[in-house]
Amino acid sequence: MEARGELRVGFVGAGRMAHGVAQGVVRAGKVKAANILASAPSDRNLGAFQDLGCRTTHCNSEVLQRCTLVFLATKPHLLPGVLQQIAPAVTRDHIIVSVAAGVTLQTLQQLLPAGTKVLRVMPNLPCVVQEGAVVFARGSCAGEQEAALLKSLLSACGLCEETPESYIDIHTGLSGSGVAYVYLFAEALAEGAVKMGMPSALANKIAAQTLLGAAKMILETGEHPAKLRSNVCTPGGTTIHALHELEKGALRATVMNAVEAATTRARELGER
Ligand SMILES: NC(=O)C1=CN([C@@H]2O[C@H](COP(=O)(O)OP(=O)(O)OC[C@H]3O[C@@H](n4cnc5c(N)ncnc54)[C@H](O)[C@@H]3O)[C@@H](O)[C@H]2O)C=CC1
Ligand SMILES: O=C(O)[C@@H]1CCC=N1
Repeated sequence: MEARGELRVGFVGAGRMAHGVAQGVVRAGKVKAANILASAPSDRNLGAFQDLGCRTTHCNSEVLQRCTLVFLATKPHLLPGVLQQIAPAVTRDHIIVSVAAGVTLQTLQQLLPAGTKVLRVMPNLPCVVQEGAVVFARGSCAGEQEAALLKSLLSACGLCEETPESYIDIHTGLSGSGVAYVYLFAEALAEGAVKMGMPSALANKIAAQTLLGAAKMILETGEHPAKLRSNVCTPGGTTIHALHELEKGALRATVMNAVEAATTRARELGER
């Protein structure tokens, strides 16, 4: 394998998630942009990689020929076809990392040559701003060295933990998809303020800062969110009146259902 500075990293599939990971590792200086090669069938997404200083191609196999560590970042339903296409170019020197929701290590290993070092990752879109939450699991031929390399790279994108594979679909429901629930909540918070008379731009900025501050307090205090929530509630005050409305709307049960639905869907994608 190349020295860390010279590691050549490939992306087969050059969409939002691939670009997010590429941006995270380049910004952190983990990989030189010139040592990244991304492929996609059309130019539609490749411009964003070129803007980052990365090289691009329309040929997936070229990524395998030129790069040691290769992220597979197409939509999950396209991945089996892509795996069959690239399999002849995959060697035992490659480290193949799938980010596709639901696609299991078993499927990846079945469709690649025996002995291939395979890892399965579930990132989320805030990797773009290096505040991602990423978990990964390794296949039977990927060892400590490959896990350490991947963790070192992806730590540039935010929190990165190795977990049992069974947690990956749950992480998809919690965090991969969860980012969208948080945006929905941010939008609703701001809309409430707009309804009460605040200009939209200011309301959106304050909603985002409120989420950021609340999240930072959970991480920095280590307190359970229920304790932090109770600290905000003055008896007979504003917050408890608002929380009563959220409970009437079954916010907590609805969010739990959302995590369950996304996790179940990730598991279904894996069964295809
Ligand atoms: N968007 C997100 O928040 C997250 C996405 N993921 C996973 O990342 C993967 C990609 O998702 P997005 O980036 O959102 O999708 P996207 O649609 O933005 O990107 C998909 C890319 O694959 C390319 N592509 C299509 N057919 C191809 C082929 N035959 N060979 C090579 N490239 C091909 C497309 O041109 C595009 O560049 C999915 O498997 C998804 O499950 C995982 C976590 C979060
Ligand atoms: O919606 C999806 O399927 C992908 C996986 C997690 C986030 N986006």
